[in-house]
Amino acid sequence: MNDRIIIIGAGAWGDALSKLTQINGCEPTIWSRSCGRVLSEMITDRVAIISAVSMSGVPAIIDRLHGAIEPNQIIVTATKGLDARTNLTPAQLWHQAFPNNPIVVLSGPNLSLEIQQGLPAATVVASHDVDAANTIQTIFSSPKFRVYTNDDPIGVELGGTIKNVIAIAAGTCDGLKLGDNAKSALLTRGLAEIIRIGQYWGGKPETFYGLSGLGDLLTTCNSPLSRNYQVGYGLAQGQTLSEVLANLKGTAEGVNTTKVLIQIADSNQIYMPITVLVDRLLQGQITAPEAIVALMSRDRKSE
Ligand SMILES: NC(=O)C1=CN([C@@H]2O[C@H](COP(=O)(O)OP(=O)(O)OC[C@H]3O[C@@H](n4cnc5c(N)ncnc54)[C@H](OP(=O)(O)O)[C@@H]3O)[C@@H](O)[C@H]2O)C=CC1
Ligand SMILES: O=C(CO)COP(=O)(O)O
Repeated sequence: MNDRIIIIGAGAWGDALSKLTQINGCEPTIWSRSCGRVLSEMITDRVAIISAVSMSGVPAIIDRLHGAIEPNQIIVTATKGLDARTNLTPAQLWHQAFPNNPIVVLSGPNLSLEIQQGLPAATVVASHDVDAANTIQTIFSSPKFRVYTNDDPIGVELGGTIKNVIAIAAGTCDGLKLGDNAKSALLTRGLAEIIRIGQYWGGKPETFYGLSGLGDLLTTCNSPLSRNYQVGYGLAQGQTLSEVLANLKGTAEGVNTTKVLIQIADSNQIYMPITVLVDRLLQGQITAPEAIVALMSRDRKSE
């Protein structure tokens, strides 16, 4: 079964996922836009189709696969973003396009560079289809990669997605050298914010305390390897968003995710003070020190 998977996307994450399956003797096919092959012709007989493209590429990939996927093929989404046009998650987009296929969300504290270096890590594969989640767990599990199954795909997906916004805030906090007390306060209140909107979206609260929520929050908010953290750090140095993004290697999904979250929070009156200030910072409406003052001088409340 192991050679019958295809990974879509040869970016940092697609390459790392490919390496993880190779530990198990698998020789996955990787498709990228530059490979010169027709994607829809390459998915025949694949047990699993693993999408590791950034959010902006997901709708285009779905279009390429229309009419080509068989109902028994498992679709795995490893993207951590939100669609700016529909406000849907990647798994929701995949489900909308292929309602009869099992969809599995793969998400966890998984910095691709550490995985490329062969360091150990753990992740979550979440699906309403238990058999599909078990199949993907088998494909990826190895002594280097511990894979947990989970039955809350929306909770798993949102934890890994929304933490990118908090990671921008965390990079800002470190860039301003605000100390460990401030950082812990930010992460803890950031988690409260993730749970507040995540629950509204249908995620189970306990999922956000797991690997794909708290686990990924800790990794991304504490690692200079994180592109989202780097965005916040650069803004704290006084760079504009354009300047930061021009020097960034790879995708920082938190930038667009912030915009989508603001829309959802606004139209449903969900209180997200950190996200609101990250949005204003990204838009250049406020400086990093001003964002801290705004965060600290809000009305008093209970925890
Ligand atoms: N890097 C990491 O540590 C991790 C990343 N992720 C998530 O994985 C996703 C990809 O991240 P990463 O690989 O790091 O990003 P990169 O910037 O390294 O690569 C971007 C990927 O997206 C693809 N892509 C972008 N636009 C399009 C498009 N219009 N059509 C088709 N494909 C497109 C690229 O395709 P092509 O290969 O054809 O150029 C490439 O595979 C993100 O959502 C990220 O949050 C999740 C866990 C860890
Ligand atoms: O999601 C990630 C680690 O789990 C990668 O984070 P960045 O996209 O910020 O690099």
